[in-house]
This record gives sequence, structure tokens and C-alpha cells, in this order.
Amino acid sequence: MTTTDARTDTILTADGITKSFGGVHALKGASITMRRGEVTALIGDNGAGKSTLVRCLSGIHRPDSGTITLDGREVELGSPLAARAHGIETVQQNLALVEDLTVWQNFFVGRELTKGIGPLRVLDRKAMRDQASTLLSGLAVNVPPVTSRVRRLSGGQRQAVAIARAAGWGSSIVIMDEPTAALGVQETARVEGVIRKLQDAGVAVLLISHNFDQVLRLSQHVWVMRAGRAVAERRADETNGDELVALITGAKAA
Ligand SMILES: Nc1ncnc2c1ncn2[C@@H]1O[C@H](COP(=O)(O)OP(=O)(O)OP(=O)(O)O)[C@@H](O)[C@H]1O
Repeated sequence: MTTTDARTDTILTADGITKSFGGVHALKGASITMRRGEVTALIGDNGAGKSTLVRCLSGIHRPDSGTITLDGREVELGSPLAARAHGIETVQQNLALVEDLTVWQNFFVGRELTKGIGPLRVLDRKAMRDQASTLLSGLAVNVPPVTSRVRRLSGGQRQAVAIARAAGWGSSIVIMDEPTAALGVQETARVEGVIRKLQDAGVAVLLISHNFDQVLRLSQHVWVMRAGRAVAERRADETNGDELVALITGAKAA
């Protein structure tokens, strides 16, 4: 038998997440699931709670209540470092790249490789350069040499580098908030290629996007958020832009 039990494919479950900022109830019991090796899209109108939910999954916000389960075990993601330790990496909207450092240096900021022993320990620049090159070519990220400074890269190249860096640490989940919002058509295609490669490598991607065509092109499942809740889940190949708009606005019940 080749049937797959959907539950065994589930890598992450967020269940009943609430989060308020003073009197603003940004999340009112949001629940989503993500599956291994899939792109899961998160869509919704401005203020629906998408960023707040992914910040809870990134360890930036601590939910007021609700649970997050990874690989069947409930986890506390109390900080971005804790999320990272659980294999969840986030590509920040501002990319968090250091303009004046090279591509490879950006990969290893705060996690530099060293060689030698004790007081003779020095940075292993060659190993870092080589690893960054290997990772970028594995994801078909077409950038100038890894010795180039980030400030010389185009918007799409920067985005691709930021995604590759997030994926480069054995992460099983990569979260991206509007990764192509500021990009032109060609650059968007380049970044979408990187996202597909990540998926091929078995990474689960959580993608916030306002671009329905992109959502339908890239994702397998779409979660629709409205007013702090995830109100509907659709398979991308069983829905369309009109239905998604209707679900977002509430014109169509889930
Ligand atoms: N740090 C914060 N302090 C106060 N209110 C916040 C904070 N973060 C989010 N909110 C509020 O929570 C609600 C949900 O915001 P959130 O950014 O999660 O929505 P979103 O779906 O990501 O919207 P957008 O598509 O515009 O980014 C909004 O009313 C927003 O103003």
C-alpha cells in the first residue's frame, strides 16, 4: 500500500495560539499545520495576524496561550535561538544581511568556523568560503563569488542569499515573510527557484505572501487567516484566486 498517513507527514502544529498586545487581540486561537517537504502558504488581509503567528513560531513572540508541536513533541520557542535549536529558521523581512561583509561572512556571522587548538585557534576562512559556495550552488543560487560584498548584490540575489543562509544550518523549517514583495519578475522567479529547491531538499517552508499567483504556484497547502484565526485550509491544486479572496474577506464561509 502506498497511502500516506497525513499525520505522519506533519512536522509542525500550532494549536489555539493567542497573543494580545495591550487591548489588541492579534491572535484569537490560531491553529495551523505544516507538512514535511511542503510549502505551506499563509495568507490573509492586513492585520489578520500572519506576522504575529510566524513571530510566535520564530521565537520572537511568546504566545499567551496555545501549543506548538514539532515532530509530535510540544516545544517552547522562548527565543529565536530556541526556535533555531529546534530547526526553525526565519528569513527576516529586512533580510538581516550585513552590507559591508562578503556573502560568505554573512553566512557565518555569529557562528564562525575555527581551526587549530587552544590559543592557536584561528578563523577557518577557507572552510567558511567553501561551505557557503557549496550551499549556494546546491540551491542553484546564482550569485557573484562568495567573496563579493553583499552591497553589490541585487535585491533578488540578497533574498536568495538570506534564504540559503537560513537553510544552511540543517533547518527543517524555514519561515519567509513576503520574500518577493520588493522584487521584479525575473528576481521573483529566481527566489521562487530557491524556495522550490529547499522543498526538494525536504525542508518545510512557511510562506507569507499577498501574491495569490505565487501562492498557487509554489505551495501545496494554503491557510487563510482572518481576524486572528486561521479560518480555512485549502490544497493549492483544489482552489483558486477567487475562492481565496472570498475566504480572506469572509464572503465565503470556510
Ligand atoms: N507589537 C505589536 N504591538 C501592538 N500591536 C501589534 C503588534 N504587532 C501586531 N500588532 C497588531 O496585531 C494585529 C495583527 O497584526 P499582524 O502584523 O500580525 O497582521 P498581518 O496579517 O501580518 O498583517 P500585514 O499583512 O499587514 O503584515 C494588527 O492589528 C496589528 O496592528
